[in-house]
Amino acid sequence: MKVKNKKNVAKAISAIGKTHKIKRNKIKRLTEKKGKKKKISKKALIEVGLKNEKQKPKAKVQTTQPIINDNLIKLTNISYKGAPENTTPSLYKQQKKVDGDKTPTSFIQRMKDKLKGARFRYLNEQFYSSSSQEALLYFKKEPSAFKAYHNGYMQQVTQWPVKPLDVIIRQIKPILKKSNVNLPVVVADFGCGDAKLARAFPKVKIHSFDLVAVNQYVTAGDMAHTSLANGSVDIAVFCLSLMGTNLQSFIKEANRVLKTGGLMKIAEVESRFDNISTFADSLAKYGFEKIKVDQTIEMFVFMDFKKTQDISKTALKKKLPILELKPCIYKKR
Ligand SMILES: C[S@@+](CC[C@H](N)C(=O)[O-])C[C@H]1O[C@@H](n2cnc3c(N)ncnc32)[C@H](O)[C@@H]1O
Repeated sequence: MKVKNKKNVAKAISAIGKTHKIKRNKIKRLTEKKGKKKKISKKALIEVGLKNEKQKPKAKVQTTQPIINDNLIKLTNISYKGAPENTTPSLYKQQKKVDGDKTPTSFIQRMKDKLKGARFRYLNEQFYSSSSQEALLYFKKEPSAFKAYHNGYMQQVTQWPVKPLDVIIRQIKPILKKSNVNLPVVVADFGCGDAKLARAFPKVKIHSFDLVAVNQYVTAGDMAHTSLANGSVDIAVFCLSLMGTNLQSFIKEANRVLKTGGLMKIAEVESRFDNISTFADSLAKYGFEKIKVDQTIEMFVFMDFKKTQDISKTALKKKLPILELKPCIYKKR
């Protein structure tokens, strides 16, 4: 403060005096508390201005790293999809990396995944509780729903240590390798998904059926009624595809298209059966002799049957046993 005249000097001295008086009182209070002499803390001394606060060492020259904190990332990453214009590539890299777990972007992604999962589980349940005609009508009207189901299923499969279709591919590989122009082996893949089987053996005649064609290998339609000729198929495959409530119509169709002596392979989720033997035995009435029931792979059951009888003529006359399987429910993850 610049002191211009005597009056001002007097005022200034009195002001300083007052300040000192306040400080003295404060120290007195600090020292006389509870009648004990207390060591005055450094903080208190700094507070009353009797000690200077030590200058904190100057922060080191900062690199780009400490600039990035969680809040900043949240603020900067909410809307941008690429690197902001004024951001250096290395900083952008770091932001993306730190971004990893808990930014709004990944939260949104997680929510999207959850919704996708819920939609898949819903469609899957509908599949098991409707007839194939109903499912076909529904997916014709809502192709995006089929895509959602199919993608959801593919996502599930990636989490399985053993993929049933791979097991079947391995099992029939030796037969399919023998297929040639003179003696072609014909396969029908009922409920083929993305026709992995046909893609694995491009030289073999493999008919791939599914409700919706996700690629050019697939023939769209209800596998209960295919366009295949009677007795034209050597191997019929049902890999996790006995889904509709009318599953006996699929077995009847397999019986119609298979040659006598032809092979029917079924892979299913074990928990769908009340009694696996009863199910396998009841297929005898559908013209199939049980060859093998394999439960060595966890979660799944693999069954082989041989067509011994053509039931197309007798099916209407004979009462066929009802075939029932429980729905396969995928757990929420
Ligand atoms: C669980 S996925 C299995 C796909 C493939 N078999 C695999 O193992 O990767 C079952 C498939 O059977 C199909 N499917 C179920 N019922 C069908 C029907 N009546 N006609 C044609 N395809 C059907 C579904 O659309 C689905 O793609």
